[in-house]
Amino acid sequence: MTNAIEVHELHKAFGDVRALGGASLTVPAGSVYGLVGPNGSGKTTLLSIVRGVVRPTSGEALVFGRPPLDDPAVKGRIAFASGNPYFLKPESADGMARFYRSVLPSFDVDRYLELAPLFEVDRTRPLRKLSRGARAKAALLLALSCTADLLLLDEAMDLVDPIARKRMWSVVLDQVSSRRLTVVAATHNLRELEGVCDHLAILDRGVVRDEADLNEPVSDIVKVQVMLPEGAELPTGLEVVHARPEGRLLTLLVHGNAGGVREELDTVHPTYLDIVPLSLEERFVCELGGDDHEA
Ligand SMILES: Nc1ncnc2c1ncn2[C@@H]1O[C@H](COP(=O)(O)OP(=O)(O)OP(=O)(O)O)[C@@H](O)[C@H]1O
Repeated sequence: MTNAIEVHELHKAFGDVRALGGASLTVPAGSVYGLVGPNGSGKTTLLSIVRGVVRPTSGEALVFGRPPLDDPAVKGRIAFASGNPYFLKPESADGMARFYRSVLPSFDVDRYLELAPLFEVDRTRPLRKLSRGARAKAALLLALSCTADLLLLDEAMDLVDPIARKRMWSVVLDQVSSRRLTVVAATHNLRELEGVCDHLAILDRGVVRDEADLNEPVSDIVKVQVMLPEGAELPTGLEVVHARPEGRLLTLLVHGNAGGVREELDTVHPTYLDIVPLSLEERFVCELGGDDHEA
């Protein structure tokens, strides 16, 4: 698989503030890559370097094999949407669409008109008079109307209500599968990415702590839902990492493989037993060493 982004040992200092301290990551082409980190961890800075609008202090960022800085051809393959978007002052979404059409060869007016109803944005009112959520939706609509190969989302949906967010993600994922768009979505809230990303990285104080390919099963951790007969106890040999009771149903994260865990639990004759996939948060905690159930 070719890579859409390769970032090696990226450092960026703003005066004496260290925004990035040697961040490295690899985003495979056609993937949906979640970049999770707390406020100030360097997400915006990293995306700005990848977009080619900020020069790193040292290190390298390659987009489709080329450094994006000062390269209009590479920049033309990148679309960007942020939760705090910048628009030309008096413009409406239609006005911004006209502007982008005049400066960006990749801007597709037909796609803009086709997608606009799904985003439910008032296309004719000045964007500065819309709510912050509506402005974020407009930014994403405009970004998705570019026939870019890489879409960078900087907390782009954090202010959007859950129903609209689901609809917008389905438009994004449609483009991922229909034309192999690559997406990098940065957020401080892991829950924003549940069910959408196939790769996940944690950015911590300017360093990528770890990257996980979510297509790969988690080695050595099994999630199991089990109901025990009245009075029965879990087998003592079971290495439980985390247990959550809901009534009589126990959801467990257990060390081991599915076959071994099932065999062990069968010894206490459960009335219900199912091996289920781990949620994104559980993978974050087990695989990437997250401290809590939120980044
Ligand atoms: N232009 C700038 N000048 C000075 N410091 C900056 C600048 N841009 C970013 N920083 C600093 O770099 C660090 C990383 O900021 P950045 O915006 O990249 O983090 P972030 O993870 O995107 O944060 P948030 O989730 O709050 O948006 C912060 O300490 C920030 O104050």
